[in-house]
Amino acid sequence: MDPAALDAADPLRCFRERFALPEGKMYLDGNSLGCLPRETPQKLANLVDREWGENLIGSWNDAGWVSAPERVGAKIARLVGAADGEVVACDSTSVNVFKALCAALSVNQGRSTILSERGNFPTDVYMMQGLETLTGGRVRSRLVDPEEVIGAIDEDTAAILLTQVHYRTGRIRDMATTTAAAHAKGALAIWDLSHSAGAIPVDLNAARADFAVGCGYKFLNGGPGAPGYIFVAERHQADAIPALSGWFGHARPFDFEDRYEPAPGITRFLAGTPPILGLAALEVGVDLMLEADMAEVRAKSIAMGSLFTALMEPLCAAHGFALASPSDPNQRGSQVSYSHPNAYPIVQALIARGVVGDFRAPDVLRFGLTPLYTSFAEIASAVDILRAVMDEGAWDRSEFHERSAVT
Ligand SMILES: Cc1ncc(COP(=O)(O)O)c(C=O)c1O
Ligand SMILES: Nc1c(O)cccc1C(=O)C[C@H](N)C(=O)O
Repeated sequence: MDPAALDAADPLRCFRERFALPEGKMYLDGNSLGCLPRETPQKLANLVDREWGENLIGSWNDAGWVSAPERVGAKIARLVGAADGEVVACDSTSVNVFKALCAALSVNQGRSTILSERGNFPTDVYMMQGLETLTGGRVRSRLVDPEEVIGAIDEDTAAILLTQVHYRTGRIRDMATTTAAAHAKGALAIWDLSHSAGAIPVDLNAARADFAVGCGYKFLNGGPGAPGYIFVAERHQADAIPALSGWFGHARPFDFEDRYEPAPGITRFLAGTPPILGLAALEVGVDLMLEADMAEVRAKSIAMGSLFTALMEPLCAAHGFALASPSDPNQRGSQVSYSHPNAYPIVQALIARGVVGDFRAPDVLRFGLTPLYTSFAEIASAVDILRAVMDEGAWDRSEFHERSAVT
């Protein structure tokens, strides 16, 4: 596996120049915040100067602002195996998790438990717990160990809430078989696609998924705090009651009626005024992702992960790193994680030398592999730098042990 040869043969290599990548940085954190597409600043400048600055409120109609959540949602739908009219881009993923949980409970009446796994991304679990508190315990939030989820689905389970690619380990859950197991027990399946959309091929409708949510700022490169999205399978839309019954989800928002009536389709899952600047940036990232062939994205992601783990093997033996991701690349999303007792200062030492990965408590070093802009050569250099940091003991400096607010 020669990195230079792999880069030369990479069918996606032309995408790298479409991103503004800072000199001297090896950015392996696109699974937390994706890079800036070169086209985004120009798009936003035009929106601000012309659509907002000159045309002002007229742009809600003239520039298509009012339909942006559906338009961007329809593009995201193509990345996740959904149909037109099944996805809207809106709100944060956290808020969309809450909306999906409530919608699932409204469809699956008479059942009261939401089931998830211990160690799932915290916001998903916190939203379940918040709903339990809000309903005075009528809705029950239940967590079991990851391998026990399927066996724990019972006749009171309204829905399972799972993340397709686990944020810490990168483990992929089989969406089709897990969803089928939920359906067999009369439960619905809600999927968090934050680490899978744009990273691996996703096919919500082939898996018969019921609801899904995801982030816009990771592999979709929508920018910090980009809107997320929510998918509601067409078959549930008429029965799913929006818990956040805001005016943008009304059947006729500009009739200003006293009585709430949800819109007939996916737009009932909108709540308030769409964040137009954020949606515009997200649309650039999604359009760019749509230009890529997802089979090529997946093949490169697997090849990058295989190179990374092969190069890391001697470091595991010499310096005590342990692979925290599945060793089978087919079971991993687009990231590789290692555990190490000194993970935090090691990550800081790497960042100081230009290798940007991240630390996930309590002891994980996480490296995101983003096929559109990461090269094989960067991966080889990143591992070389990690080797040097370890051989020199360069991580053990007091400033690298100081925790910052955001890791
Ligand atoms: C799986 C998963 N769900 C949800 C979120 C967070 O969503 P939000 O954008 O609401 O902070 C993240 C990352 O922050 C995540 O990794
Ligand atoms: N959303 C983030 C933020 O606002 C600050 C720092 C990191 C994030 C993240 O997205 C974390 C990410 N979901 C993770 O998988 O760890």
